[in-house]
Amino acid sequence: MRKPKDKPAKQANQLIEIKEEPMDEEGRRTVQPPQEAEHENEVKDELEEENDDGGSSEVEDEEKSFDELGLDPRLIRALSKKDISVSKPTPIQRVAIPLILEGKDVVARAKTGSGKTLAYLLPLLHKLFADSGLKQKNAPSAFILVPSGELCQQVYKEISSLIDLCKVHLKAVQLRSNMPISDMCAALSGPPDILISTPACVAKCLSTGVLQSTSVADSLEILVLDEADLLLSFGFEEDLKALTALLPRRCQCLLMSATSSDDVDKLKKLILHNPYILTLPEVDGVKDEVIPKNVQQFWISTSDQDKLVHILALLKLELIQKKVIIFTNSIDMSFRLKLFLEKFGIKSAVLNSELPQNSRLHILEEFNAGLFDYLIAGDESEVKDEQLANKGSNVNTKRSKKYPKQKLDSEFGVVRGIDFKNVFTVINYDMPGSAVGYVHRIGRTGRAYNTGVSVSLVSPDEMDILEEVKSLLGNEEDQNSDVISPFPLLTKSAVESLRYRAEDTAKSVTRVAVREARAQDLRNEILNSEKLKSHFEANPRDLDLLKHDRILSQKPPAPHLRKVPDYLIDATTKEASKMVKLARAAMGNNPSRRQGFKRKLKKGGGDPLKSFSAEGGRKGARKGGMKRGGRSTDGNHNHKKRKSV
Ligand SMILES: Nc1ncnc2c1ncn2[C@@H]1O[C@H](COP(=O)(O)OP(=O)(O)OP(=O)(O)O)[C@@H](O)[C@H]1O
Repeated sequence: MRKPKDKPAKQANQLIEIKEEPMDEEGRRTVQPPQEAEHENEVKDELEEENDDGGSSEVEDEEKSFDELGLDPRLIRALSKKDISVSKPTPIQRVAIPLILEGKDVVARAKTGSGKTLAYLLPLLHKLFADSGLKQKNAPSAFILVPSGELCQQVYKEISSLIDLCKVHLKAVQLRSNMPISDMCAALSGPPDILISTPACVAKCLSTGVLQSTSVADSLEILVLDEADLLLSFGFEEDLKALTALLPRRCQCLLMSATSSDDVDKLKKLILHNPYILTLPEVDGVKDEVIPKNVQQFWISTSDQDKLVHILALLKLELIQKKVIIFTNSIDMSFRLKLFLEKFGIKSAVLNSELPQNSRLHILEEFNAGLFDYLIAGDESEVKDEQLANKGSNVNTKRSKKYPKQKLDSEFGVVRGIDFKNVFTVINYDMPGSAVGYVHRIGRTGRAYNTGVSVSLVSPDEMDILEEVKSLLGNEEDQNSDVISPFPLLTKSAVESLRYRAEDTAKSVTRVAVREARAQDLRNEILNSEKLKSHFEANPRDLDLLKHDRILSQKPPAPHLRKVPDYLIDATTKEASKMVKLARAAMGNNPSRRQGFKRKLKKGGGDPLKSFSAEGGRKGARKGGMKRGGRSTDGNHNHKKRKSV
């Protein structure tokens, strides 16, 4: 039973619950049915102030720098070298780091892009710096478990760069289920200090003897479960239970997640001991800030058939800023869209679960490095959820009618947790199957202190999901505030001006063409995957080996489709496009410039998405907030006031 003195000093922005979980005689965690675990105590601190406009701001004197959080100076220097302002930890970092340094088990729930990875990596490394070489080990001291291969790679790169910058003798390795056993054994020889992997892969290592249970029980000091809400829905429950039984009493457990779910609660009860539960008010207190408030969310009402002409208008008339991720719900739709856009000279890469993992990782790296601007991502995560549910997993996710059955890589995930760099716009070409899916997709922009925009194309069939999203994100107290507004820059006449070309071109993107392009891309990528593997072993930093946004159409794009003739574009659209370009030029790709620009926008106006109404031309900025609204292209009016962003 934890005594009152164990309670931490008041922490900023948090809800703290304290609970205790039973141990067996050997001091190991017992696997307890979730419903039996009890919360013993609960303390709630409300340390946010309400602004006049209903938003919230942190209390100034609570804002500690990284220096003041007690981290090793080498880590602080490494952050500076990574261009992260040492004076500005994110709220979750400010709260979680001291608790983790104190050795507490922590459950951290904070919105997408809020810096949860560094919130656990920094104190984890700090502790390993201090412990390094003190004890002979036969297994890694820290396990970081994530749901997908993509996340393994991302966390591995982040931790490796910190280790390099700190110039310490720590070794991190990543293991994925598809690696040969011999490679796993080689990676674990030593042993390394940190293992980044998926629960399935760790279970495989334990069952094949690559990892010895006794060594894990003797060596493991810290276990991190990142993207915890996904770990169970990816079907890792049994794998996690196998590991849980080995966890020694002293092992510190950390659980990170952006959204809450029954699965997170289940995991918490399965693995954690006396955890401090950090739930930033942005997540639970103020509903519409599940999505970072620096992301402006829009929607366009359109029929299914008209989605192609709408996306063409958005991209070709330059009404949105690059870089752009376009989410679809199926691989075929991704290729249809790619082929369609190619005809108009817009090159894009497709990311999907069918591709070999090396190719997927390389596509992500190239996109993050800015080698291409448009990424079409087939987000089939909820198809996977359904497949798992059919296999007996207790996933209960609302499913859109539009998902076809596909063969999926069980460790593929393009949406959750992937830190896409400098993505300004996220487009939902297809709406996701659930509101939680929406939150994770939109969270790929507006990361950390950056700004972003999302535009969802919503067909009549998808209106129920839009409503679900609105009610998840909406502010109960202010029923009139729209969290997602109609996109103001696209006029009906702009869409109509492109209709003939779009419909004519869409006819040439036949099912056969899509099937051939998909097969061709897969063949290319399988070949590339082998090349990539050997190439990257020799040149880990080389990104430019292969182009992933190459043209797949049999015929090159017709020259007349590349450029939209001037006479087709109406004056309002020209002005909107000019303003978007100006905004882009002012912001560039540099996040700090974006911050400066955001400040300028706040002061003087000029953000086209706030000051522009497609039907009425440019509107003047008003004091205390700018007018938003306009009309969706099917004519829906929206005169409601939107919350400031
Ligand atoms: N204090 C900070 N200041 C500026 N940038 C930061 C800070 N902390 C983290 N970042 C950057 O913010 C981005 C998002 O961080 P991260 O991937 O950890 O978010 P997350 O909370 O895990 O998001 P998700 O829930 O989508 O996984 C990363 O590029 C990271 O380098």
